[in-house]
This record gives sequence, C-alpha cells and structure tokens, in this order.
Amino acid sequence: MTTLDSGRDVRYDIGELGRPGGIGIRCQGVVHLYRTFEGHDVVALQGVDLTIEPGERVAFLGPSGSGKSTLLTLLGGIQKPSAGRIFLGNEEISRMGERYLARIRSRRVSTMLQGSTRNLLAYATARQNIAFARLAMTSAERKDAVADIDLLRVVGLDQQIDQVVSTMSGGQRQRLALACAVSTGPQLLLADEPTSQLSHEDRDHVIELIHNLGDDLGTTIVVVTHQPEVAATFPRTVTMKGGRVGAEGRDGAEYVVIGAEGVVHLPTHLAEQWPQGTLVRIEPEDVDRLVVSRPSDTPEAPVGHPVGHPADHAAEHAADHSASTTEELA
Ligand SMILES: Nc1ncnc2c1ncn2[C@@H]1O[C@H](COP(=O)(O)OP(=O)(O)OP(=O)(O)O)[C@@H](O)[C@H]1O
Repeated sequence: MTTLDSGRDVRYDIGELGRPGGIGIRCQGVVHLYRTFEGHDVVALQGVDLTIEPGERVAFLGPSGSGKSTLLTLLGGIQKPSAGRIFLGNEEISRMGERYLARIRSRRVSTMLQGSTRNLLAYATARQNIAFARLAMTSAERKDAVADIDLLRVVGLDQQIDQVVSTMSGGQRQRLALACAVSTGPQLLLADEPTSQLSHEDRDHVIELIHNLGDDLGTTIVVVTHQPEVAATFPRTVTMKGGRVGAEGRDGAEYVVIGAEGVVHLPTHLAEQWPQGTLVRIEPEDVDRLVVSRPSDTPEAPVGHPVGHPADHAAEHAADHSASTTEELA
C-alpha cells in the first residue's frame, strides 16, 4: 500500500481510511430543469450521456452556466434529474427513495460543494466537523475508522484539531473540507471547484491530496474546475457545453463527442470561425474519417442570422476565399 503524502514531512497510510475501490457512474439522457421564482423553467442539462469507470479521475470543464455544478449535484444524489437515468455501480440513484439516497450520500459518495464554508460548520472545531461528517456511520464503523488526529495529519492540520473553522485560512478550510469528505471512506469523491480562491501553494496541496486518495484507495474522483493547471493533472477531462457533454480530453488529446441525434459541438476556435447557421458539407473520406467543408458557393449570409450579426462578417470573410475552408474530423 502506498501512502498519502501530506505534501510536507508527514506521511500517513491512507489505506486505513476505509473500503478501497471506486464506483462507476453511468448517465443516460440526463435532463435537469430548474423552476425559477417567476415560474420559468431553466434547462440546465439537456441530455447528458456519460460513463465514468470505477477509479477514474475526471475534471469537468466548461463555461459558466454550462451545467457542471448541476451534474455534480445529481451524481452526488443531492438533486434528482428531471428525466434520464443515473447509475452508481449497479444502483440507479435517479429513482431511489430519499432514505436510500441519504445513506448513499453519507457513506459511499462525498460531495464538496463550491466554497469551503458550505461544507463545514463555521463555529465548530476541526475535530467536531469530522465527527459531524461521520454522524451516519454505525458505532462499529466509527470504531474501525481512522482517528481524527491521523486524518488531520494527512491534510496537514493536526495542529489545528481544536481550532474553530471561522479562524482558519481559506487553504486550511479547504483541506479540512477534504478531510471531512474522505472521513467516511467514500467510493466516489465529487468536488466543485475545490481550489478556487486558494494560493498556488494551497491549490497544489489540495490537488495532490485528492490524487493521492485516488492512488491509494482507487476512489473515483470528479472535480469541477476553471483552472487549466488543475485540469492538466487529470487523465480525463469532460467539457460541458450548453447542458451537454461537448468535448472530452484523454491524456492531453482533445475529442469532440457526438451527442444525441448526431449533434457535434465544434471546438471553440472553430465555432467562432464557423458561427451558428453556417452551411457545411460533411462527406465520408473513409470509415474513420469525415471531411467537413464550407464550400465557396455557400450562400453569403448564414441562415437565420440578422444583418449585423458577427456571422455576417464571417460570411464576408468566407466569400473572399476562392477555395473551400476544410476541417477534417478523424
Ligand atoms: N437554483 C437554480 N435556479 C434556477 N436556475 C439555476 C439554478 N442553479 C443553476 N441554474 C441555472 O442552470 C444552468 C446551469 O448552472 P450550473 O451552475 O450547473 O452551471 P456551471 O457550469 O456549474 O456554472 P459555473 O461555472 O458558473 O458554476 C445555468 O443557466 C444556471 O443559471
């Protein structure tokens, strides 16, 4: 068993934290709507298909409002999808009753919400916060669990065991939130922007701790982040666009994902070049290669855009080209 390195001079065997092994996730056509106070529906997710293998580590990326946080709360059983199905392992959490969901949330899945204070009791000490996180464990499970002081040592907070959260720095709070999240030995860790507003040193420390958890226990880990440096440490990235999975990255290579009904999101730099409404041709070159082209005989104004839309400028620009602009999808 390898050990978790607190990033400083203390090493601790995280294998004692609980059941090793991660859990897989499967989302099928997941849709989520929010009803606003005014009675309007906001479509946050519109058909998410996604599989995450047990023990995988994935970073969710994407612009603000693309549905990352919503998807995370659905995976954590905090909200239920409006439609579609979500499985954790063989269990369908999208149809589970609240009593079972509460058990899943307290033992098998830990969710760190955005902002460390939302995960902690501000006027309680580090030790009391861990005790609170473990409330749903049975007394036998608690007896077997790693001692608070050892858990805090892992995250470099053993000196702060009796310190009240409200007097801690941002980095200390985030590390305590992580300690609380792993205190029950979860099979899935979900963390929404766990490193935002941290110094570079604290950011690196938190990310190192998260990866060590995966290395040592095989925990499945999903992190939402806007920080490229953080995303680069994950072997897989999933980029949300408009409530769908728009692109995926694996070991540094970028892919677009063909969605329901054959929908493909263009990479951002091409979406600017070929705006909505642009007419393109798609022709198979061979079984593994399609050629997408905007022929020079494309109508001047892209369909469906008013005069003055940036698309008009793109169309003018396109008209200057004598040859067609071609992008190959391999
Ligand atoms: N409680 C809510 N009530 C109404 N609409 C909501 C609610 N929460 C989120 N939304 C809307 O759902 C959509 C997706 O939001 P979500 O927070 O999941 O996106 P995000 O990608 O996590 O954004 P960010 O990066 O800014 O956190 C957005 O249009 C957002 O305004």
